[in-house]
Amino acid sequence: MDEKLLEIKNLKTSFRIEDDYYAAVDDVSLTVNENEVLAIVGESGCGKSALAFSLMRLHNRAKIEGDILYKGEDITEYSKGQINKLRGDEMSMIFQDPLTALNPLMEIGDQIGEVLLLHNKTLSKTKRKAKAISLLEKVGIARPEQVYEQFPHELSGGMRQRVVIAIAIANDPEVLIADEPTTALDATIQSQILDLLNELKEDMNAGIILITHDLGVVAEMADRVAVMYAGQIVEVADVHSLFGNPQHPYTRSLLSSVPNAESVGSKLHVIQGIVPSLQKLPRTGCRFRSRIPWIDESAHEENPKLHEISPGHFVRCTCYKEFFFPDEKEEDQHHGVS
Ligand SMILES: Nc1ncnc2c1ncn2[C@@H]1O[C@H](COP(=O)(O)OP(=O)(O)OP(=O)(O)O)[C@@H](O)[C@H]1O
Repeated sequence: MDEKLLEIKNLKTSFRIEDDYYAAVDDVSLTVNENEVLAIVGESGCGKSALAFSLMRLHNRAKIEGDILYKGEDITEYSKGQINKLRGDEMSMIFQDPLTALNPLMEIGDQIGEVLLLHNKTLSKTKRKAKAISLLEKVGIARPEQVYEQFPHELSGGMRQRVVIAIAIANDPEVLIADEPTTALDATIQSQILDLLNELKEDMNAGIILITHDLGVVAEMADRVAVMYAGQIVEVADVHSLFGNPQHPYTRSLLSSVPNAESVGSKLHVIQGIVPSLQKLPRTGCRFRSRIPWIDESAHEENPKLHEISPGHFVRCTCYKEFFFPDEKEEDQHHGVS
């Protein structure tokens, strides 16, 4: 069986706003195994990046509670030195915006070389250069020798993202976190970068956490999916169960708001509203309750938990059992379904 690489237990990440702390990630428990892509999906503001940054310990002023076990060791207890060694070596991250992820004043070759040194301090300049060039080749950059000596602003957006990926995989990380890796790119480049990630996925033994709001990307790449709403995981399942048998009202809403071949000509079900801001998040009860006011209050749990409805398929709160889309009922009536 593939080894458990990351175990996230009851993770809570809170930001101080005025005089109080507000949780952007609340009671998140997840595992990431070797050789798998775990996608984390949800609308903007639901806490996906806050979760990724917590895993990489990149928040300076947030309060982090809970455990993050990497191969059984709790990295929340790590010193700055230990965490710096872990980052870029065993755990690395591909950021949303390649321009901000790269140092504008440093040549590409030096930026890759710097990361290689994290892993092996004695690697000679010649060896670093050879490895950097082979990494640039691996991520599909034509004329790697030339790019090696260029600055980020001299490259196109797609090439910059390839460089960011080369840096992220430089030391063969065990855990790779990709935070919306294609959001800042235009559509054709997006699909090239996804193809590249898919190739790398086959190549590496890593556990990949793919953060995205794009369900097409999830369908193409993920093995398992965690759906996040207002800082919490509301549903986790393997990709086939999630797309084939979605249960939580939020997951159903996400999936049915995307047109597909079957929905052509029929109405899409869309749940109105947005993820509330941190200060307005309900601290108790079902967080999705206010978005589905037509569902009877008694359907919700007072203290919603994740329920395992089939092996490996978890859903938060009992409201999924009673859920229906209002226009679904109207359609049924039109079609004489009782
Ligand atoms: N440093 C911070 N201080 C205070 N609030 C923050 C901070 N970082 C994020 N938040 C808030 O935490 C919540 C979750 O934000 P986060 O960026 O993690 O969402 P997201 O799902 O990644 O969204 P997007 O897809 O737009 O990046 C939001 O309400 C956001 O405003």
